[in-house]
Amino acid sequence: MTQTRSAAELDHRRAVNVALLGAGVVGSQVVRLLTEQADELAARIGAPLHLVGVAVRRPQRHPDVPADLLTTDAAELVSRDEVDVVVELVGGIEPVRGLLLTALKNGKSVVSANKALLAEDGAALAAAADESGADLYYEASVAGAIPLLRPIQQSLAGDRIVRVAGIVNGTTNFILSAMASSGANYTEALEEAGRLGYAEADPTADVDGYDAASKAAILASLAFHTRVTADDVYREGIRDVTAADIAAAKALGCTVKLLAICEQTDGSVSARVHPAMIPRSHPLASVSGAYNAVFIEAAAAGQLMFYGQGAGGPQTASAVLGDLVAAARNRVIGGRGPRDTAHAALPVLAMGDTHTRYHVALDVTDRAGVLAQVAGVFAEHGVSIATVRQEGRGGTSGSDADDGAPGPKDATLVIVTHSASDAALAATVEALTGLDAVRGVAGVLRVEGLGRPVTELGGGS
Ligand SMILES: NC(=O)C1=CN([C@@H]2O[C@H](COP(=O)(O)OP(=O)(O)OC[C@H]3O[C@@H](n4cnc5c(N)ncnc54)[C@H](O)[C@@H]3O)[C@@H](O)[C@H]2O)C=CC1
Ligand SMILES: N[C@@H](CC=O)C(=O)O
Ligand code: NA
Repeated sequence: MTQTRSAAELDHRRAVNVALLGAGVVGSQVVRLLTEQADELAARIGAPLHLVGVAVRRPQRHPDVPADLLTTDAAELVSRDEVDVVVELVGGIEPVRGLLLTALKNGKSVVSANKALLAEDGAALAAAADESGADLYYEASVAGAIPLLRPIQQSLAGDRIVRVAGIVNGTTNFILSAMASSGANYTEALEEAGRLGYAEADPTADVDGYDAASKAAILASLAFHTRVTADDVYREGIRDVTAADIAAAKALGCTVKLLAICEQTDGSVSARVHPAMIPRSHPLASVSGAYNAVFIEAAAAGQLMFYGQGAGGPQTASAVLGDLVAAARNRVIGGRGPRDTAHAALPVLAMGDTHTRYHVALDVTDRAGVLAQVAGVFAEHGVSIATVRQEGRGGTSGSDADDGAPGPKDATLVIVTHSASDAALAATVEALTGLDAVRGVAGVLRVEGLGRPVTELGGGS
């Protein structure tokens, strides 16, 4: 007969003692779930979880945490002998790096959501974990609630992943979705993302792409069994995405998303984060608000898609709790989970050598021969044009006519290229700015099909 064990029936001598660092947006939800689900978690683990301390900066701000658990001395907490697992939800590099290295070296398992630290110094943390035989889990660090790192590390361990690409930052996706759907203002949308608990403590990490770059580094490292740090990732944020870019994308049947794209080709890897136009028919185009979605392409499995809430307190706490249960189970059973495998040591390709398609909008003087001149510059740099559209703006460039009559009209040339290297496109744009007839570059955005042919561009709104 099957019996359900209550926490009281479990062997309390084997309780797994947990130290929590940080009780903000995510940490406070971990405390809540640990309390509300104590019996179920104990039944799943085979022993109860005991929260033995919560390190915070200002104890008075945490009325929901039992006062006797609160401490401002995180170093003392992680060094207590009784602590089995340290759950880190503080964020940032220091003092967290030192605290977690000490914990791991002392054989304590670590669960963290700290992508900044893992992308900067994941190798040192993994080495410390290997040395002492402790677990290091960080599912919550990438794409919040979405189970993504465990499928890469475990379910796909027998396959060869060639591409991981998608939307991995909830804050910027929330802002871009609001700008596209309701014409919301960038600053207001960012403030709202902060209020909802999506943004980082310093939201420049979100809008300038640092957060997504850290996540890309973690994804590339795990997917390609190599070490990629945040510094290896090409990064552009969304600060320069204008309402005009969003309207231009719409006119082409596209939407603008901040993408993280990690690829393995010919013995090297590339990792980049930048805004890009994607066709509205692509599944990623309908991922809105704080949702994230990631495509994985593997040699045998083909394409897989992971979708869910990428930011938010309860959502992220779900992933943290999943890791905590895994680490606690390992303590109860003895042994540890799979270690990071970075055996491949692959070089990282420079951004200039990566290839994609581009949307280039040029403000030009609308006179005979301009289109041929512009096309010539693209050809000289080996960048092939897929489509050109001219949008007359009805204005005049006026002042240079001898008789005071209005000069030739201004127009915008909208060019979409075939796949070209980033270096060739950059050189093309620079050369274009040197043409007399080019009054300015109104916008350059990459166009991504993410494994699907981009056939429908120019299909209108
Ligand atoms: N908010 C979200 O949606 C997500 C957050 N994360 C990550 O989770 C971590 C925590 O994020 P949030 O909860 O949003 O941040 P938060 O800013 O709300 O909370 C951080 C907490 O750490 C405390 N703290 C700061 N320095 C400390 C120190 N030296 N000792 C002890 N406590 C200290 C702060 O007082 C605060 O309570 C970060 O690494 C973040 O990147 C990951 C996925 C999603
Ligand atoms: N600030 C991050 C939080 C989750 O990682 C985001 O917006 O995605
Ligand atoms: Na995740």
